[in-house]
Amino acid sequence: MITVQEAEKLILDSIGEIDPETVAIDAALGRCLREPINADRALPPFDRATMDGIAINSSTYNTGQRKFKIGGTAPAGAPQQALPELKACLEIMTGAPLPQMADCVVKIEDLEIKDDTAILPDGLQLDFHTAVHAQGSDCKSGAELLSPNRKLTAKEIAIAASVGKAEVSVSRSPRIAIVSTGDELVSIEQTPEPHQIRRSNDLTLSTALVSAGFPNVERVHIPDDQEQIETQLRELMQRCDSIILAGGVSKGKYDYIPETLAKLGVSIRFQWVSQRPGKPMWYGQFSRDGARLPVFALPGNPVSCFTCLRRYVIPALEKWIGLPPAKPCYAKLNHDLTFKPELTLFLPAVAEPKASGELWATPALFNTSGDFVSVAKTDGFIELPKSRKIFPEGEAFQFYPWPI
Ligand SMILES: Nc1nc2c(c(=O)[nH]1)N[C@H]1C(S)=C(S)[C@@H](COP(=O)(O)OP(=O)(O)OC[C@H]3O[C@@H](n4cnc5c(N)ncnc54)[C@H](O)[C@@H]3O)O[C@H]1N2
Ligand code: MOO
Ligand SMILES: [Mg+2]
Repeated sequence: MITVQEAEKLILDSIGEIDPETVAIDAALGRCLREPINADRALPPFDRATMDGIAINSSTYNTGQRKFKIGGTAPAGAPQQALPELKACLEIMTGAPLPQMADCVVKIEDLEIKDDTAILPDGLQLDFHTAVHAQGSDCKSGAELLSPNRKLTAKEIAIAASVGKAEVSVSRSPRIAIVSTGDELVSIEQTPEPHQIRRSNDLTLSTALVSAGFPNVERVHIPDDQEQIETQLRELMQRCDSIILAGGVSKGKYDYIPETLAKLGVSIRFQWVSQRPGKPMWYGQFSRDGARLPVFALPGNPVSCFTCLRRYVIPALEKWIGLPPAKPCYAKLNHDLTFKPELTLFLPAVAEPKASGELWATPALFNTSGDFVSVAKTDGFIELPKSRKIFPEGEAFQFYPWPI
């Protein structure tokens, strides 16, 4: 049996980077950028007025002139104009290019307009570039604004749009199959017999993946029949980039998954991790067209497979699409805990941010790793290392928020 850290390393070390593809910028939300985005010109591209008012030359004001004849209007969207003379002004709108000979903008609230003259009071603080967003002050032409391997959210999309990238290179979204197995499991619509249960893991896993940024997911359910498992997995291996199984991986007579995966040529990287829940977890890879494609077989108990998805699968998929590791999050334990088994404990907990800036975790009381009712009340899990048995109140441990 391997440790949580060994399992994590084996998975992450085995994962390469998926191919890029080009998509329209308005379809790129949540994707991982695979090319640098450079400024095609300076930003802002011209000296830009930041206030509605008048454009003047500050030295004219500072040498005592208070009345400025209005020589015209400079709206946003019009080419740059010029002051008719140093003593004059132009009315100017926010976003317009600063006229030649002007070097600052006086906002409309600070002046009075009478007929065709702007009258300024004494005591204004007017200098070179007052109320002007100077050309190139945000970045120079050609500067790298976004480097590859970052997630495209609204703010990155604003940058790509502003430099004219109608299309961007991003990581291909892997096609993922979620496979549940088990004769006891019936569909949501069915009324279960007393010995049956409605299946939920496959839907939990697929929705968690969608919310984590992996929308290309399909669900398949297979009964505990080795032939059917083999046929369906073979077919999925031909057209999916990754397979995530839930159930059928432990030591039961009908836990056919590890044996069938081996038969299909999926090479095992490990099985059995010293953790609770999720001890029977299995991980391997298969090859197709030169690519090594990951297969995760997660234990069927609902809390186990959800925890393993969060702890191992989502970080692995994020690495695969080129994202850097997520920054760790920590929470302080709200009460003393003792856990004797030689296992890392993933403990579902309610997380409460305090005004001090600390996050405190209150572990949930729950029955077994089949108890997903209690898990639904929590925000994530804390990871208590296997090297320890006593965990005192107030000590900080790594906290993994659930996918939302
Ligand atoms: N002799 C041993 N028995 C078990 C061990 C062990 O080490 N030795 N490990 C236990 C642990 S820990 C876990 S976790 C489970 C894992 O079992 P499997 O991966 O084989 O999963 P199943 O047997 O198929 O199912 C377990 C449990 O989960 C329910 N389940 C499965 N799929 C779904 C689904 N899609 N939706 C809702 N619920 C699901 C299933 O009905 C079972 O109750 O093995 C222990 N046994
Ligand atoms: O460890 Mo299992 O994953 O408890 O139910
Ligand atoms: Mg089983």
